[in-house]
Amino acid sequence: MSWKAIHRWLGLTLGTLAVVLGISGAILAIDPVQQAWNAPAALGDLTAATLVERVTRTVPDAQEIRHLPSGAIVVFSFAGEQPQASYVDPADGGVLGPWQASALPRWVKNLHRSLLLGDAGRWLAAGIALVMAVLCASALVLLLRRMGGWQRLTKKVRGTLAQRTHVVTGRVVLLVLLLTSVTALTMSASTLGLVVLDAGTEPEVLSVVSGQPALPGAQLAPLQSLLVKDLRKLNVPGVTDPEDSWKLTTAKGQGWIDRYSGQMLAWQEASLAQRVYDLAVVLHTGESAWLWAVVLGLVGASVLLFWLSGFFIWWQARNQTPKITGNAPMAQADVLIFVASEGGSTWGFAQTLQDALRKCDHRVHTSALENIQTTAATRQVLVLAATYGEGQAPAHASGALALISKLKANNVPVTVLGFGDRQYPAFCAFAESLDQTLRKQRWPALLPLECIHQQSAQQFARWGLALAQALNEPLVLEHVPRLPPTTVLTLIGRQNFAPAGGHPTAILRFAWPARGLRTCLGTHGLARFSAGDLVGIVPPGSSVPRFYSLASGWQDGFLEICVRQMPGGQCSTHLLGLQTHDAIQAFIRPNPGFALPQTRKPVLLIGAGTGVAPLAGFIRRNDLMRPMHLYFGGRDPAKDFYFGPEIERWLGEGRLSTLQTVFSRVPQGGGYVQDALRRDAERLRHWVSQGAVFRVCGSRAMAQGVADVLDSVLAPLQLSVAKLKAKERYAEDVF
Ligand SMILES: Cc1cc2nc3c(=O)[nH]c(=O)nc-3n(C[C@H](O)[C@H](O)[C@H](O)COP(=O)(O)O)c2cc1C
Repeated sequence: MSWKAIHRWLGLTLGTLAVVLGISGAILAIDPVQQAWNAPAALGDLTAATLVERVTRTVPDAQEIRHLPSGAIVVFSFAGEQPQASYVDPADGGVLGPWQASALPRWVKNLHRSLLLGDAGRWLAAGIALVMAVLCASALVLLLRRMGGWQRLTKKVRGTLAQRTHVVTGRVVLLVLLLTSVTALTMSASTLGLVVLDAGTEPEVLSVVSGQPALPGAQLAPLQSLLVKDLRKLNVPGVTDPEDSWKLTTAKGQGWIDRYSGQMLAWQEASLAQRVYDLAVVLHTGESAWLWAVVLGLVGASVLLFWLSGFFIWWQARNQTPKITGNAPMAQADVLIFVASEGGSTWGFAQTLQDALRKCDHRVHTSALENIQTTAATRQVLVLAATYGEGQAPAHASGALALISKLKANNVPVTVLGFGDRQYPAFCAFAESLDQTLRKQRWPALLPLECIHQQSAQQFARWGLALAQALNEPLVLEHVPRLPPTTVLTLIGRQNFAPAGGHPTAILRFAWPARGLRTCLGTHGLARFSAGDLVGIVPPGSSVPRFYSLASGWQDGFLEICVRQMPGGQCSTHLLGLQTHDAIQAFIRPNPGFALPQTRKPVLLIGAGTGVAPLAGFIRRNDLMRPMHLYFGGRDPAKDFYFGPEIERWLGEGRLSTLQTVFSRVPQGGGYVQDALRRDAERLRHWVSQGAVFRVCGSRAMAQGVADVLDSVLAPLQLSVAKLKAKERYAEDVF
């Protein structure tokens, strides 16, 4: 069973009980804080002898004096037959009030220690502490895998909100949670009688009756040299038994003092088990250190957050990961297929490959790339990997490269098939990195690296032929793409543009369907989306989706795109032919790399033509009036200033701070956006030195031109576009 499976299933099942222990632990952590609040000022150099003297003055029949971990002093005595306990001020021995634990913490303590189930519950609670320790250990392994090792542990986390919450919280609290589990187990070992804490039987110690009167506590030498801050408990000898002695307890052990001579009669060192137990109690409860109790309280409460985010991650994965049918157990499979996919389409190719291999009598197991390994039965490994962002791995496989670089090579061939899009500069860069790492590790390959452009079924079939030849088997790969669940969108408005010498273009606005629970959970059709995300649309007669950048977010209540007629373009022709109330099928593909970070720093938006669409979406939702500056390039203000009137309005409202427009086909139009940037070099450097982030959207040529100009503008600051990209301050959406 993989670490992931262990983590998931333990978390989903017994994790629910861990939530009960976490929350009850968080409530119990209030107690040490409250006690510290009520505790007296620091005890300083106050000796036990002075304390006894003060206490016996105000409570003459005191039986026991306890120094609580919070610092408070409690005296136990009898009022007639009635036992009583009171807080005492160590400064003067004055009685401050009665001491008693309130009913609620006692009930919560019972819940925390035994789930209100008595002895059986104590075993159960210990079992859950063990489960928590396993969850923490597996979480650490998964966290390191996901982030790509210790060095990358603090790097930005990518993924859905639930994934980010789970990972970021884990990064912060994991070690403390592990510590609380281990300390809980230590304490349980003693409670359940698995470890004996006592140093042995107590010695038979009697005071030697010499005829002299008993010494008052203040005159006992061992108490004169003992500071109260080191004292835990002091038992006063009874008045009716002349042989009774004083008994003192400290962290180091316990001692008996003769009541007549004041000599220490016996000393018993605390056992190692006792010391370990004491340390575990302090670390687990936070008593004696209220700040640590606050940390423990927050960590306890975080268990609920873990469980909820973990549940969502499982729920989303269950709904989004295509179910691979006919999967043989990994240990029995002779062919292993590992997949790295963000949008899910590569899983479809993996299923086609798996089905074809099974027809050739192979036993095949398909799994996510982060589970990569070989078994004794493995004869071939095939890795199908998509590339995202600026040539990066899909989020779930972000730690795969680091993992593979540590995997010990054997003679099983590992073949990589990349999936990407030549529109991106780093075409199939992740697959290339995978292939290079594998070869560096000396893994053999059945076939050289091949890269599939735009999910081409034909190219995949051709690779299948090469695979068939290499395996010497009649393998045929006929792939019919499987799309994510789609939603029907109805056109509710359109603005048409006819650019000079250009192609017809339109801004299309679709109604966003009412959101049911499943949509809210992000498991079905159109989940929440933001400007800059992509909408996938499959035109009639095609099985391959086309993607358009969104000019609106779900909060706008509609879905808007800007579509330009592509020569011979099936999808653009279909979309531009739509009339109001016509419907299309669509799905959302998140584009987290392009999303705007939450920042008050300047945001520089640079777009040309229809590339202004996602930038317009950012400005529309700039409710916090962050400083946004737009550079827009078109051909003719009368014909292709897309979103023009809205942009002017947003400028007036303060959603947009400054606007620079340039039009290349009109006299004094200002040229291209690159020209505007060059002219504004000084201002740009000022914004960049303030920490500005860039978002660039438009054609590949325009994005390259912008990057070249910015490189020369930023050179005096020792900065470049590449450096800004590395710091996640610069992102492009190009087409
Ligand atoms: C936001 C986004 C970024 C992408 N970045 C790259 C890239 O840098 N290089 C590349 O070759 N392909 C890139 N692609 C294309 C995908 O890798 C390609 O569509 C792949 O088939 C998707 O597979 P999947 O659906 O399994 O994730 C990108 C696609 C999207 C939507």
